[in-house]
Amino acid sequence: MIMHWILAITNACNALKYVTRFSCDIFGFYVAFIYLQKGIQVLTRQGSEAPFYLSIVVALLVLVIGYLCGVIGTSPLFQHYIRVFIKDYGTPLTVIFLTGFVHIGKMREVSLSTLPTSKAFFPTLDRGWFIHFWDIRVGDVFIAIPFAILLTILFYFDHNVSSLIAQGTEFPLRKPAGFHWDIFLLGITTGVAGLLGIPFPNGLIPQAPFHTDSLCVTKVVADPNEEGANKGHVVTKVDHVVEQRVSNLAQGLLTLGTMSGPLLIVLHLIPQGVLAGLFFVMGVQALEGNGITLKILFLCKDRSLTPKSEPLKRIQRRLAIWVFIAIQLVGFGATFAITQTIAAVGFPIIILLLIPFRTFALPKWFTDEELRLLDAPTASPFTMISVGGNFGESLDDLDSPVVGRSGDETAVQSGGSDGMLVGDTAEESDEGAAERGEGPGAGMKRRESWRAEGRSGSTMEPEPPPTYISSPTPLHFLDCAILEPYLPQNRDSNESGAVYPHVTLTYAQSLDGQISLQPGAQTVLSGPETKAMTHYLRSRHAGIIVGAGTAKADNPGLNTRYSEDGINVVGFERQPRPFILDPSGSMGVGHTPKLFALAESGQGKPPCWIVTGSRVNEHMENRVRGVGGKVFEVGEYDIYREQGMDWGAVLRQMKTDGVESVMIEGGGQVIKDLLRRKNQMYISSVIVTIAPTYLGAGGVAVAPKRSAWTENEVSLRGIKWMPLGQDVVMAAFII
Ligand SMILES: NC(=O)C1=CN([C@@H]2O[C@H](COP(=O)(O)OP(=O)(O)OC[C@H]3O[C@@H](n4cnc5c(N)ncnc54)[C@H](O)[C@@H]3O)[C@@H](O)[C@H]2O)C=CC1
Ligand SMILES: Nc1nc(O)c(N)c(N[C@@H]2O[C@H](COP(=O)(O)O)[C@@H](O)[C@H]2O)n1
Repeated sequence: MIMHWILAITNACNALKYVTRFSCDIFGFYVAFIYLQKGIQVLTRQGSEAPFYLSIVVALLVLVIGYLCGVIGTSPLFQHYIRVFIKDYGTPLTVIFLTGFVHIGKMREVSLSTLPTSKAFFPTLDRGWFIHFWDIRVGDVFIAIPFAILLTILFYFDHNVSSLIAQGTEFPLRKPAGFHWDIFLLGITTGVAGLLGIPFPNGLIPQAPFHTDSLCVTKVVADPNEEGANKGHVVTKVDHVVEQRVSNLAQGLLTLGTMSGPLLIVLHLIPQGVLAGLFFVMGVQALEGNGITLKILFLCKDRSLTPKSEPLKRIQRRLAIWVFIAIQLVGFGATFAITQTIAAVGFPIIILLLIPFRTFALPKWFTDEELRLLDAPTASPFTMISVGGNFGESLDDLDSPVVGRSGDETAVQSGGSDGMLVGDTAEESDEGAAERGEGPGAGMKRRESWRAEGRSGSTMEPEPPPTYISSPTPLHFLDCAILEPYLPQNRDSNESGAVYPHVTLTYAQSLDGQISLQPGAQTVLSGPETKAMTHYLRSRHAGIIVGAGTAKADNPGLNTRYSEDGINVVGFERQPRPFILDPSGSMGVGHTPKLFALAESGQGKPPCWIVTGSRVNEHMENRVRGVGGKVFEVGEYDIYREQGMDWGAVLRQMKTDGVESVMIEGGGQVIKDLLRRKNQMYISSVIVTIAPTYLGAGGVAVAPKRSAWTENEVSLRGIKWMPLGQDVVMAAFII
């Protein structure tokens, strides 16, 4: 207990910033094998006669049915709510069913050993409730100290890493982490357990990835690879996690309940074969999602059938993947081997040593790019804030934007992006051309401009204060008058008495109709000229809307860097107000640091966060209001029914707030929703940049749902085409 408290008081959990997927995957792999080993051990204890064989059959049945329940949960079979029910409750129901199943027919004659239990609220041994620590000799207390140190290391690692994995980047969490408080609390429970002489309640409960997984609310979306055989397919995506303390409390109360007489009788009915099967299910499921397994599977796959979006495909040296896996397997082997010996308690030391090995030794052979693709931070920057951020990312990267490269006074970019979205002049550099898929280095360079979801990447020297609007974007190459009919006459007032603001839908797409390489990857499509046009458009609107997906993926600035004289950026009054459309309230305070920084430094208007009924997250609300922004709760949004946003309500609310013109930039889901027949009436004009490049299947496509087979989904009129740099811009109205 005391050692845990020392760890909490000294902020020792900050060392978690060095823990990456590398060591977490090894630990997860190890835990999966421990489950499998435990299952086998339970079975081997069933003798060699009928009970043994029946136990094997029952264990395999639990494994197959439990596994299938998981498969059904993520398949397109049945209605969504039935699938979710099967996924969440299939395994416990299987345990109940098979506990009864072994009493059918001839199986009744086989005497199976069941879960051993003791008397209600009574220690396993016939002793008092308390350990008589006052009778222990002083010498023995000192002998216990090295073991206590080992146990503390074990708990520190086991608990924190389980916690990191349970808050992994795959879970869209909104509530902040509390590693230091957790370790303090763990000290208390360890102390109490020590006094009672019972096992320490550490590690996987309740910090279990299974727990977070079961709290995930999923939604069904179109398969991003919607082509060929995949056309019409849907995939299940996690929308949000029901973050609360009720299930943890219920879990604790149930554990207490299992000590009561009636529940002990129920537990005692469960055959050990069923439990073995349960261990197998947990082991197989943990193995299946483990990074080591996924990498091995990648290497085994037919290369021509691996999707282009697979990040490992971008690694030039295939040997690097083999070596990385081999190192992980050696780490796993060593950890597993030590647990089979008398020195088992020392196994965390091996995993602990893997962390400095990853930080200092691996970069000597692997390149930065290889390590970025093979390894990643376990938890999102948002979660890692409470331990001082991920290694290699300063807190400034999380809270405020990355500023320009030293020696480059023009480039001021969004967190870590290599894109040339800002500050580029019309004279396109070779590098710029390559970014867009033209000239030498094309393709490679474009890929480098991707930003992996949740990472801020760069570690530049902080330069106070960030000057986002120091690099004006001149527009001398565009005759703005051409665009005039498609723009609001006056961005801040509307004399026509219209009920809704003027809405300009504008985005950049590739020749194959996609706006980015994949969801969550910012992709540079516009050239410098069309990008400058976008900044001009921004200056002509009072607001800009982007969806939560774009806000999270791009960390956008959403201000204008347009300059009329090529020297000064237009004034604050011509900056648009950013609106983030986040109907399910999925955004957290760690997202969009650039928007907040711009608002704080007066270089952009304070953002407005639009959520639907009671989806407000208190921390995010405070963050938004803290920079002078607003929170709008508008309409309802049912993630299960794909009815989309109530655009009428959103636009009316904006109008009430004095926003007379708004430009909607994306991303994919927002554009598709707005282009649906029922929403087209809200669009005043469409201005689309088409870049001379193909992104290839699998990106974010702009294809609204078809409502009738006989006609075009969207018909345009007043169409104008304008070549601009290497791109072409189309402006039109919707009929
Ligand atoms: N080339 C371009 O001009 C642009 C490209 N992008 C790219 O688009 C990608 C992001 O697109 P998506 O992943 O589709 O995210 P998105 O930006 O469309 O946001 C989707 C999320 O926003 C919420 N949402 C808000 N309004 C919604 C509505 N009316 N209907 C459905 N969901 C709504 C939902 O919670 C959903 O999860 C990024 O990679 C970004 O870089 C984004 C804007 C412009
Ligand atoms: N016009 C245009 N062309 C592209 O190629 C783009 N990727 C985008 N993206 C949009 O611009 C936002 C970034 O804005 P900041 O430069 O950070 O202000 C991004 O979030 C998309 O909305 N647009």
